[in-house]
Amino acid sequence: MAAENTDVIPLLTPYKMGEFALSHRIVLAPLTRDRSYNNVPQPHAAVYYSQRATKGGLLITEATGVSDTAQGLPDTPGIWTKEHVEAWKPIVDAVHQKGGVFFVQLWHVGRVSNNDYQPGGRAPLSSTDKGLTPDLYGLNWSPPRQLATDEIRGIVNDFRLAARNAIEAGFDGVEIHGASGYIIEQFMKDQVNNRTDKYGGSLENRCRFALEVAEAVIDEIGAERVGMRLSPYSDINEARDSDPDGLGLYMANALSKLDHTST
Ligand SMILES: Cc1cc2nc3c(=O)[nH]c(=O)nc-3n(C[C@H](O)[C@H](O)[C@H](O)COP(=O)(O)O)c2cc1C
Repeated sequence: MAAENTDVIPLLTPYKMGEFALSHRIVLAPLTRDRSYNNVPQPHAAVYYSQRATKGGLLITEATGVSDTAQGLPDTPGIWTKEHVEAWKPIVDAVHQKGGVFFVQLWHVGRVSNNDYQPGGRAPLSSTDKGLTPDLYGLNWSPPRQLATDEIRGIVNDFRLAARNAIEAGFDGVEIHGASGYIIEQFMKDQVNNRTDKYGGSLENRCRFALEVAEAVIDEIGAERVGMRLSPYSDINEARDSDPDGLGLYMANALSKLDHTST
């Protein structure tokens, strides 16, 4: 029997992620922390993230709101105002000083929210007007308002502007949060999306919003700086699909094609 090679620990071997030469494969997963008071990232985040940074290691920030309608929890960070961008800069610098590669996760919660977190106390926005089960996870959710077809481009544009801000703040790239039952999944998954326009019904229609977001962000900052998190098999936040294999494959193929559209 051949002796096992114990010299190489695969997690500690380099990985070429597009143009980023990572020196190992251990990534900081996005982790919501609720410590960005009034949606402004705080100086202590520079300590938190730089403690987790290594030379050539990839870090992804906690989910970060793309607009004032994107929030569903208290004190999660944003990246839609100048103040947010300025607050992120020293945090990004601290990670870069340690040699880390730093992506910000771009987030819109859609219906996973409450009027208290929405501008003017209005209803959360979603693909649907079907709400979450009122006391799901012991929290208080408000009924959402279904976006009109011509409002959807405004949310797509929020992701684009957030990506622009991310680059201004110094981030190396962005991860679009397309997982865990938030707005992108509220469009993608057939047990949530009950639209009858071009954003609902067929698989292609349900994925249209996700792909428009990806295209806009790629157009803004280049494909090599953009990823999307997907969770077709998850039913967190009551977002379930009857054919997760089909959904996951469709999205993976469609996103791969977008990889080559940017210059
Ligand atoms: C407290 C907490 C906060 C989280 N916040 C986010 C988040 O902001 N964005 C995200 O995509 N996933 C988030 N997750 C999911 C984690 O990134 C990760 O997928 C999960 O902890 C499972 O880890 P595993 O895949 O290593 O088992 C969160 C998980 C926890 C426990």
